[in-house]
Amino acid sequence: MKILSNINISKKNIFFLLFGSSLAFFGYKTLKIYLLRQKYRHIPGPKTKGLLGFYLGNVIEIKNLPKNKIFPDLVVEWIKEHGHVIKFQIVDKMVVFTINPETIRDVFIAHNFSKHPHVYSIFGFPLGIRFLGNGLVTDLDNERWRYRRNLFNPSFHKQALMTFLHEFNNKSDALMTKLRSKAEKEEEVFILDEANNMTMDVIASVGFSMEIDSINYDNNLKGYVFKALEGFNKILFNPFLRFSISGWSYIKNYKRIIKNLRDLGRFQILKRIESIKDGSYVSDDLITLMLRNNQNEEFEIEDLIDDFVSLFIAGQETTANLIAQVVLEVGQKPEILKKIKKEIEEEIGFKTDLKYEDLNKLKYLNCVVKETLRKWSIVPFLSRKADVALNILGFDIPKGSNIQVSSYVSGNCEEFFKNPKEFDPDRFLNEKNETKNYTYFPFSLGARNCLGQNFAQIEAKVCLTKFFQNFDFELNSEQSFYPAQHSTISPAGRTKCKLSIKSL
Ligand code: HEM
Repeated sequence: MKILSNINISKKNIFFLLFGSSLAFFGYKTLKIYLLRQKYRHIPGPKTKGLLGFYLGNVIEIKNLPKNKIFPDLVVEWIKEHGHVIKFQIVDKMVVFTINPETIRDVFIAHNFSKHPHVYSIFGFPLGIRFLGNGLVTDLDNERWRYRRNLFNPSFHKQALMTFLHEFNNKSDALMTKLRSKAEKEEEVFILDEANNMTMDVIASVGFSMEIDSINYDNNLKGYVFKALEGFNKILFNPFLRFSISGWSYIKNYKRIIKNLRDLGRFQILKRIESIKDGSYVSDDLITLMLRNNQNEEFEIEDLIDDFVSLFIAGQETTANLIAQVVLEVGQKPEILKKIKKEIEEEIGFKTDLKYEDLNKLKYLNCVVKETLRKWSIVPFLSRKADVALNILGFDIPKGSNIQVSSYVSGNCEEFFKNPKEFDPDRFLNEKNETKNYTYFPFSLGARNCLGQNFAQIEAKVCLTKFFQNFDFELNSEQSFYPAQHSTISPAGRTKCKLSIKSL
């Protein structure tokens, strides 16, 4: 009996302990949010609604967005309503958002503020698991980052990219062969999916000497990259993910995906180390580059895996989106499509082995790509930590603030681009180009701009040129023409269309 009553007492104690600590935690969170809101009170921005809004901030509006809108569209509306600098609350974090060009220049170029941990730690270590880790995209330490960026830069310079052109041509040709067979069978295709296959094969081959032939065969890797990117968004905007049963199983699966991607990197790197030790032939790709530059072993194997996974993630889906967005836009504008085809016919005809000089001749296609990047932007937000306090348009911004900017939002603001919803490549024609500085930055700005920006544009142009050389196409009119945001911005309808082979 005595033992039993002791058990009862300890159960009661446990209950009070749990209840007390939950209450203390809740009180601590409430105070933290209250102080945060006070700190940013002076900055305009969308109001939060009721008690739930106090705790969750503007996440409620983001969750309730209609299907035809993504979060950056909502920010465009907020900017229109509240001005060029606003704040919004995501649970217990505050974001200061601006489209002010002078501030964007200061933050990214003059001050070169570091990346903000609230955002980049989620990409680096989502739910505490190492994913992109301290790789190029997510490294918060500018000094460590600079050293590695300097090692990678030469591989992405024009001269080095010329050597990749061969593979851009090869993989695009393989895709065209597949699409021709689909056209013959009158099957509809999703350009986004097909482009994803192609960009996956390119980065695997030129980056890591892996021949995986995603164009013709299914593999798990494609799904992993997509799910990994989608997961970032879920974690950023769903504070309750850890607290629901469906959330647990999602997290379990997400951890498995991350493990598989990192295991792949580990396997490829260790295999290469062995080959170098053996004196066997090794290709001159990004893995070899990483290892040759790490002969003093400054970096551990896990650091090298960070860069492997980062390049895979950064280099694949982004470029596929660009290709699918171009096809979606020009598919709705016959007069633009006609101009593209005319230019290709006149400048390079049916030439298949495309060289850098050929692509340079396609001035109009270049404007089409730029306009697509303006309207769709692909990477929705960039975030920096205010390493010093600053003033934006008369508003004092405390040191440490999370300052966010977005090429999508700036590119879709009426003040900077007239009729922003209108797809008009002529905006970027030299004589007409009135783009104001720091209002268009799809590849980011300053020291930490996109390492692969030339790689991506050359790859996309090779693939698009071949596509327009080979096919006429008709968009499926029932698909969604709106953007979707699974971390990056992609066409929600995946650019579904029917192809017909162009006669010579
Ligand atoms: C259309 C395609 C692409 C777009 C729109 C794009 C856009 C961007 C943007 C906006 C950033 C800055 C991210 C941030 O600061 O949060 C970035 C960084 C980066 N991108 Fe890209 N990217 C594209 C393709 C590529 C490709 C093909 C590669 C590699 C093969 C690549 C590799 C990287 C790397 C390594 C970084 C980190 C750079 C650093 O901090 O040193 N990207 N990209």
